[in-house]
Amino acid sequence: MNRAMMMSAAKNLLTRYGSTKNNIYRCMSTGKLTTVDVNEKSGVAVLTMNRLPVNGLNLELLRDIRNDIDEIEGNKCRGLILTSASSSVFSAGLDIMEMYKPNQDRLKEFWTTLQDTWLALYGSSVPTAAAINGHSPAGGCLLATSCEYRVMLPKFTIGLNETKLGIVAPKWFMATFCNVLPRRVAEMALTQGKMFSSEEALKVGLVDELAQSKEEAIEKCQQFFATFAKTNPFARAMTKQQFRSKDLQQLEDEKAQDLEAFLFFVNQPSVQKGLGIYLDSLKAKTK
Ligand SMILES: CC/C=C\C/C=C\C/C=C\C=C\CC(=O)SCCNC(=O)CCNC(=O)[C@H](O)C(C)(C)COP(=O)(O)OP(=O)(O)OC[C@H]1O[C@@H](n2cnc3c(N)ncnc32)[C@H](O)[C@@H]1OP(=O)(O)O
Repeated sequence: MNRAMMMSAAKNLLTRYGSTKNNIYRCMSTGKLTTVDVNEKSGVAVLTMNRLPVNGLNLELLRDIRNDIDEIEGNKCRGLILTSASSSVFSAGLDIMEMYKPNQDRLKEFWTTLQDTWLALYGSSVPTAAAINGHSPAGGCLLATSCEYRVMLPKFTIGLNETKLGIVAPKWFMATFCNVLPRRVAEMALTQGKMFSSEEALKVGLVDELAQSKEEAIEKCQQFFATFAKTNPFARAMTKQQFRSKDLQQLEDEKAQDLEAFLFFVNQPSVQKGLGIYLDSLKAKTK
C-alpha cells in the first residue's frame, strides 16, 4: 500500500469510527444471490451466499459479494461473517462454466470482478470470519482464507486443488494461503492440490476451530470479534491492512498482467479440453 492509499484508508476509518462509536446500523442485502443479516445488538453482518446447489462463483455471485462487502463497510458494521445457504457446500469455487468455451468480454469481467472481490475482502477494514458449513475447494478456500478467522463444520473438505485440475493458482491465491499456513505446509499442499478434511485443516491451522452446527460456527466467529472489544477499531484496521499490504499492493500493481495471464491460460486448447473433461466428470457423478 503506497502513502496515498494509506492516507485515504486512514481518512475513511477516522470518518467511520470517529463519531459513531455507540450506534448500530442495519445493513441491507444488495444482491439476489446473497443475503445480509445484521445482528442489531452486536452490529455483526452475516453474508450468506445463496447460489444453490454449490455456490459456484459466477460473475453475478461475485458482484453481489463485492457489493455486499462495500455496503457492510459503508454501514459501519462491526464484523462480517461469510457463510453459505447450503448445508453441504460453502462454495465449490469458481464456476467452471464461466471459463469453459467462454464469451471473451464476460470472461474479462468475471476475472476482474474476482480480483476486486478479493481486494475488498482481504483488505477489508471490518473484522472478517468464515463460518465454513460445507465443502470449500479452490475459490471457496480463497474466500475463506481471505477472512481473518475460520470456523468449520466436521466431515467436509477445504483446500486449493488447482494442480489437480491442471490449473496454476494465481500468486494472490497462494499469498492468501501463505498468510494462514506455515510456508512449508502451504507449498506442499499447493503442489499436491491437497484437499484437507475439516479435522486435518484444524491440525495444520487452515481453520481455527471446529463447530457442530452453523449456528455454533457463527457464534464462535462472533466470539472472535469480541476479542477486539478492548482494541481501537482504527488501529486494528490499519494494523490488518498494513500487515496484508504487500499482497494487496502486488495485485493492485499487477492487475492487468494477471488478467492477461488468466485470459491466455484459459484460452489454451489444452486447458479448454481439461476443463471440459473435468465438467463431464462432475456431471457424471450425479447421473
Ligand atoms: C500462470 C497462471 C496464470 C493465471 C491463472 C490461470 C488460471 C487460474 C484459473 C482458475 C482458477 C480456478 C480456481 C477454481 O475455483 S476452479 C473450481 C474448482 N472447484 C472444484 O474443483 C470443485 C468441484 N466440485 C466438487 O468437487 C463438488 O461439486 C462439491 C464437493 C463442491 C459438492 O459435491 P456435491 O456432491 O454436493 O455436488 P455435485 O453433485 O458434485 O455438484 C452439483 C452440480 O454442481 C456442478 N458443479 C460443482 N462444482 C462446480 C463448479 N466449480 N463449477 C461449475 N459447476 C459445478 C456439478 O457439475 C453438478 O451439476 P449438475 O447438477 O450435474 O448439472
